[in-house]
Parts: sequence; C-alpha cells; structure tokens
Amino acid sequence: MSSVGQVITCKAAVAWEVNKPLVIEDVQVDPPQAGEVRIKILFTALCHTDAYTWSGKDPEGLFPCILGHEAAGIVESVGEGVAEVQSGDHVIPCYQAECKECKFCKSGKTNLCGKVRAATGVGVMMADKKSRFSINGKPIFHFMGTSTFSQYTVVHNVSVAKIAPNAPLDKVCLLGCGVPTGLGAVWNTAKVESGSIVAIFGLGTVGLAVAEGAKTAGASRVIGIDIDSRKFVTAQKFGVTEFVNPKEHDKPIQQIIVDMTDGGVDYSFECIGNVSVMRAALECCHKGWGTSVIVGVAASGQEISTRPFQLVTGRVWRGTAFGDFKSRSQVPWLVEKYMKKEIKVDEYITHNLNLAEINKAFDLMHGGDCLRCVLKM
Ligand SMILES: NC(=O)c1ccc[n+]([C@@H]2O[C@H](COP(=O)([O-])OP(=O)(O)OC[C@H]3O[C@@H](n4cnc5c(N)ncnc54)[C@H](O)[C@@H]3O)[C@@H](O)[C@H]2O)c1
Ligand SMILES: N[C@@H](CCC(=O)N[C@@H](CSCO)C(=O)NCC(=O)O)C(=O)O
Ligand SMILES: [Zn+2]
Ligand SMILES: [Zn+2]
Repeated sequence: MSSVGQVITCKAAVAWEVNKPLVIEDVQVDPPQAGEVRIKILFTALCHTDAYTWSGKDPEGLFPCILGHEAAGIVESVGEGVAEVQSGDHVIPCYQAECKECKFCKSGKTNLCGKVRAATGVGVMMADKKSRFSINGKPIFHFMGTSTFSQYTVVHNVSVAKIAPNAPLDKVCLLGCGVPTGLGAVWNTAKVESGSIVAIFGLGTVGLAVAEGAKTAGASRVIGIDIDSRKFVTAQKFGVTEFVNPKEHDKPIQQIIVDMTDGGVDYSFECIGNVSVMRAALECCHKGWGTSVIVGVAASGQEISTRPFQLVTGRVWRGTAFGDFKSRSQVPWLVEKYMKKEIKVDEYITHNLNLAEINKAFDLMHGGDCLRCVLKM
C-alpha cells in the first residue's frame, strides 16, 4: 500500500535530553504539507555540530529532538505545490536553504537564505509552526531543518538538492555539510590564490577539506596545526605540507607561525570552534592583507577578541557557513565533481555502522581516529 498522504511510523534516534544517550524510538512522521518534502533517508553521517547541539552548548538546541544534517536519501512524497522534486528523486537535505527569491538569495552576496530560517531555528516547519515528528502524540522537535537521524524526515522544498541518480548515497551524504564547508571556505569565502601560504587550525574533516581546497587552489605551503600529532599522517594525503603541534612549543602558536612564514600567512582557517584559537588564527596572518576565516562553531556565550590594531593594520576577520556554497544550486555540482573524481569524499569515511549503533558512532567521533562515520538507516 502506498504511504503517500499517510503517517509513517519508522525508527529514529531521539535526543530526549542534553547528553543523555540517544534512544532508537518508533516515531510517527506526518505527511508533507504544502511546500514540504518527505524523504526516505538511506545514509547519514555524524558531524561535530550534532554533538555540539546534543551537548547543550547550542543556544538554538531544543529537546526532545531528532538531530542529523549530513545525509542522502530518496523522495517518498511531496506536498502541494512542490515542483522542485518528485517521488523517487535522489536528494541531499540541505541545512542551509536556497529559495532563490528572498533578500539574501537575491543579494548575490551570501549563500544564507531567509525563507525558512526562523522556523528551522526553533525546530518546526514554516507552514503551521509545528513539528511533523511525534511519539504517541508528543511532538519531537526538528533540527537544522533536516533531522536526518530518522528513516523518514520532512524538510522544506527550499532545503532539498536533487542529485544524479547514479551517485552512491553512502558516500555523497558527506556533501551535506563538512566537506563542502572546508572546500568552499577556501574557494568561495577566502578565494585563496595560487602561491598563497595557508594555515589550518584543526585537522578534522573540515580542516582536511580546507587542505584539499588549498591544494587545488595552488597554495605553496599548507601548514596544519593540531594538538594531536597523529593527525599529520592523514593530513599529508589531503595536502598539508607542514605540521605544528602547539603543545610542543612554549611560545604562543601565532608567534611560531609568524616566525615560520616571514611575517605571517596569507590565509588562515579556524576549524575547531575554540575562541582562543580563533584569535591565534587571526594574529598569525600577515600584516596588510592576511585573511582569517572562522569555520568552527563556538559554544553559547563565547566571544572572540583581539586588539583592534590587528584589523587596523590590514588583517581581515571573516566567517563562513557551508563554505558559502548555494545549497540547491551547487550541491548537485559537487556531486558531479565527486563522480568525476575531482574531489575526495570516500577518504573522509573512516567508519560505517547502522542506525542502531548511533551512540557508538558518537563515541568514535570523540575518539580521535574517526573522521566521518556513515550510518546505514
Ligand atoms: N561553519 C560551518 O558551516 C561548519 C560546518 C561544519 C562544521 N563546522 C564546525 O567546524 C568545526 C570542525 O568540525 P570537524 O568535524 O572537522 O571537527 P573535529 O573535532 O573532527 O576536528 C577538530 C580538530 O581540532 C583539533 N583541536 C582541538 N583543539 C585544538 C586546539 N586547541 N588547537 C589545535 N587543534 C585542536 C582536534 O584534535 C581535531 O583534530 C566544528 O566546530 C564544527 O561544528 C562548521
Ligand atoms: N545554532 C548555533 C549556530 C550553529 C552554526 O553556526 N551553524 C553553522 C553550520 S554548522 C554545520 O555543521 C551555520 O551554517 N550557521 C548558519 C546558520 O545557521 O544559518 C548558534 O545559535 O550559535
Ligand atoms: Zn555539520
Ligand atoms: Zn532565500
């Protein structure tokens, strides 16, 4: 019997409370309303932002909720007026929407979209400001407009990218967040030129994708900085040419980098979410032109600081969301690039588990050997 128009009961990992183990529950997923799409999620990866919200450090974190935002699946059904996708399409849910109509989308200056952000920030759908998830009548909040730790999810039509049907969903799910963020931070946000010297703070998936982006942009030196020296072995495969462990030095890390580079780097990227490292990343930039890009997500209440003189003397401080990629327009393009072997994806996948093992997957993520763990739903 067709599930179209029906409530679907399926398995989902529910975060009931801050930091309490996720529980696999039978969840009721309502049919999509006007402008909405219900997706059968086949594979989802875990990103550190899921762990960040689960930890209670996200001011937008709401519980109970269904986390997850790096996934791929197949459209099960669409609501009234949805023309962008249809049942059977292969898709990647996009936490950063792209409506192509709002002030942000039309500005030509940003990839941020204002169409549904007010609803996705408070865990509901735009149409009725309610959730499509419930357990025996109790609503469960959405997360980032995606909630991919569920076998079925409902997203806004402006938050879904249609991709090539032959793309392997167990791999391209990574193109929903971490890899595009790192590549785009280099290509779109910083626009690193050939010959540049680049410093990357934090060599997880996002930092490694920055390294890959810098290498393809023709950077002459790519300095990786991490407090875990084991990261260097893998990092070299992604384009890191030199490695510094701040723990092995007495001087501040910005001074070490300035001394190594005749005055500082052309571009730096903070891929950790640590506000003291954000300061070091800015201050290791070259006077007059060095640009530092904040990629990491810092905890609620944290603030950045530096001497204004750092900016007066020409350093630039910027940030990036999803690497400044326009999601619906450019995620399919990134999938094509992966299919043509122009960008890495498989290399970031260190572990594969099932949805039922999601708590183990989070443990692995905190362990240091894991880049991305992909869950089969
Ligand atoms: N802006 C965006 O659009 C966006 C998108 C995805 C992820 N993020 C954020 O990017 C950050 C990185 O994500 P990830 O998945 O690569 O995380 P990760 O935890 O895998 O990587 C972080 C790395 O930083 C290292 N590290 C920790 N403290 C350090 C320090 N003081 N100095 C040097 N190295 C240190 C760790 O050893 C690790 O290798 C997270 O904060 C995540 O939330 C942002
Ligand atoms: N909810 C947090 C902000 C979290 C945040 O900055 N998210 C990044 C994506 S992290 C993906 O792993 C982002 O793109 N933000 C832009 C946006 O959310 O529109 C808080 O409130 O501090
Ligand atoms: Zn993410
Ligand atoms: Zn928009």
